[in-house]
Amino acid sequence: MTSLTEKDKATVRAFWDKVSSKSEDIGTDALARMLTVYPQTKTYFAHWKDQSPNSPSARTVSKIDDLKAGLLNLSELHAFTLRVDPANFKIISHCILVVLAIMFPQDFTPEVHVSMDKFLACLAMALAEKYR
Ligand code: HEM
Repeated sequence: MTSLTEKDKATVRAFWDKVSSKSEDIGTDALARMLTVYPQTKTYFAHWKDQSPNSPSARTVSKIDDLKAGLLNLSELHAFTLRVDPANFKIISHCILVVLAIMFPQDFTPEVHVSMDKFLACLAMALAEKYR
């Protein structure tokens, strides 16, 4: 299981401080890429007229110290109400990394890449908590 070191958390927080003012753009672009590159994910959003929501991850970075507790309700929503296949969490995590690399080429160092990748993997695990 991936776990975040204190250094990872500090790296994610510092990076997020720099980029979070753009969280809506990040979320919108990541979602748009997911729907374009992995069109099977469109089925979950079929009821949307406007497919441009706020960034999901933007609302969750503040809960980095206790992902499972902070995200239990969201996990329940995705598992039971929306019935999102948890394989899709890897897909959206990848799309978020791609967007961050494009939008913030200077700040998205290999070190940031590693820590953000671990953070997103932990986020996906926390979101999948209610599936079992
Ligand atoms: C990083 C992973 C993800 C996070 C943090 C996340 C977070 C969220 C949040 C905060 C909401 C709004 C909940 C509310 O309105 O109370 C939401 C809704 C939703 N999520 Fe996710 N999500 C993630 C991944 C996914 C994936 C991979 C899918 C499907 C491919 C998905 C499908 C949905 C759908 C269908 C909704 C309901 C949208 C609506 O009807 O307004 N989510 N998610």
